Amino acid sequence: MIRLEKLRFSYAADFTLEIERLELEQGTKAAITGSSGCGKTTFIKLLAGILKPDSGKIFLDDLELTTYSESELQDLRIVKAGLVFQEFELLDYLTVLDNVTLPLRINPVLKYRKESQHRAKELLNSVGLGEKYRRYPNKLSQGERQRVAICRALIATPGILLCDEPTANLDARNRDIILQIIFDYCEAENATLVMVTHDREILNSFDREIDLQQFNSSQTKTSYE
Ligand SMILES: Nc1ncnc2c1ncn2[C@@H]1O[C@H](COP(=O)(O)OP(=O)(O)OP(=O)(O)O)[C@@H](O)[C@H]1O
Repeated sequence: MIRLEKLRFSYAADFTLEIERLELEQGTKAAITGSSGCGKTTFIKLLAGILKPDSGKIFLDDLELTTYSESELQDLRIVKAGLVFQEFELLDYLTVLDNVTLPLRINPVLKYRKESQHRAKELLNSVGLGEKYRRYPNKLSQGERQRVAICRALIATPGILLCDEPTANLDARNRDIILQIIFDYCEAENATLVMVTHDREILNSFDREIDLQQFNSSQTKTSYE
């Protein structure tokens, strides 16, 4: 479950996001849309605790993000919410397997155990990369790198998946593969999905579209789409 109450965030006078109330029940798949610059990435970063609102509250289940310190948040959000961005942000000096298990190694709330490797390999198998776990990311294709990034986001079985245009750099075939993986996970785990997308072709796969333009109370609204 995700709930926003009286949320207000601005970078400067020319950009303000204001959301009186927004609730997504567990298992909802929401597409975040709106014209360029209306605040979609900002919205994802607020939900991920990467940005702090100027005022208001953000609940991820029982976790109220604004009550936690920066370091507590870093620990907690990996457990609650998996993040997938358009840039895959994999570490090229770690193998695919080590990239996937990295959140478990660096996060004190999570435990890295022997079974963790098994879980990572299972995930990699499920996205068709079972044979490539010893490779380094720079030896993979774009689509494969994004699949590794998704496995890393799913390693702690988060109940919420936050995705910022995860298919933006991919061709149609890879786009469909990635979307299938994300949707299958959310179905299997009843996870809540929040995905920024510009791709209107895929909107009917979601339960809900949230056009962020309606919450953008900036003085100068941008519209490039
Ligand atoms: N760090 C920052 N400091 C100041 N302004 C910022 C910062 N990051 C983004 N902005 C501004 O805030 C607004 C919202 O940015 P954001 O990246 O959330 O938009 P978006 O809807 O994701 O855009 P796009 O569809 O083009 O990716 C934009 O006007 C942008 O210029």
